[in-house]
Amino acid sequence: MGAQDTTDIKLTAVSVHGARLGFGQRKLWDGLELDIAPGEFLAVLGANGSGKTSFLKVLLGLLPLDSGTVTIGGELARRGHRAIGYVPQQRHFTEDTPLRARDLVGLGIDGHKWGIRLRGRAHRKRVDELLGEVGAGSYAKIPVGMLSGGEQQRLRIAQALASDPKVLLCDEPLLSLDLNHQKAVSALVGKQAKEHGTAVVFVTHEINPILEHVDRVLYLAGGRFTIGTPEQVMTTEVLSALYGTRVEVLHSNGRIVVVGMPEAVMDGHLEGTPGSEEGHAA
Ligand SMILES: Nc1ncnc2c1ncn2[C@@H]1O[C@H](COP(=O)(O)OP(=O)(O)OP(=O)(O)O)[C@@H](O)[C@H]1O
Repeated sequence: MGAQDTTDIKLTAVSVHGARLGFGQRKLWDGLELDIAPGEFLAVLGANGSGKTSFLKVLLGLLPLDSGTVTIGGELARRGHRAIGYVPQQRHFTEDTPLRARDLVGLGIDGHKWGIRLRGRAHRKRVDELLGEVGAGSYAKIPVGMLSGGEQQRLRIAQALASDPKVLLCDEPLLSLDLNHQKAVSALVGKQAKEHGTAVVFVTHEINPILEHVDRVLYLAGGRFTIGTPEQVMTTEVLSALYGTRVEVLHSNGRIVVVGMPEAVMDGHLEGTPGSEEGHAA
């Protein structure tokens, strides 16, 4: 991590202790223990409905745990925590949304957590930098509702980074991005973690685009979880044990492909065929 000020997050950026969450009879996880360090990049993986978004909602203070605690920078998780930047699961802006691309990014700066407002030229410069980092400079003045899903998504990422957050929560931010922009955005988020000491929690169905940036994986499946480095978690033995059935984890040209996940968790976003360029979400 970089040499930035982390005095308000001394030991951990995010701490989850003794956490249990379920809905009705359905348990998403129990006994979850996890400390995320400043600068650490955590990928949250798992099939549809395994509880990835719910995990983010708990960190955001939007969903109470059944038991256990979550702290962000030493304070109990709560709505609107100033240390958090958030890239929500994609929703399209309607065509009549009265914001240009640069206005949207500027909102991330204007809602600045430290109460220091950038004005005039400094504000414009910072917006331009952020637009440039996500490759959105060419459509800075276009109303957001006129942009494609991927173009809008890059703006949301720029907006979330605008406040230089201590904790960045991303809910499938690579959806609808082409391969080049997946790489660019992954690198940008990875850089934010390593150079700014931002703790990143990155929900995704596809680990490959972010693999080089990931420090640890939280893998959720069927009410259970496992945590470790990608090398520890993404193995045939570990995932077979987690799913309770045999799955194969193949490593090919630096990519991880998971084959044979149970039918019940093969719906939704898990596209492509095993071994294809898309691969299967790990
Ligand atoms: N407020 C709620 N009330 C009842 N059930 C809920 C609630 N929120 C989530 N669930 C259920 O909890 C499970 C986990 O949902 P969640 O959205 O966290 O999954 P996910 O892993 O993010 O899925 P996906 O990959 O499809 O986005 C789902 O079965 C969902 O229906």
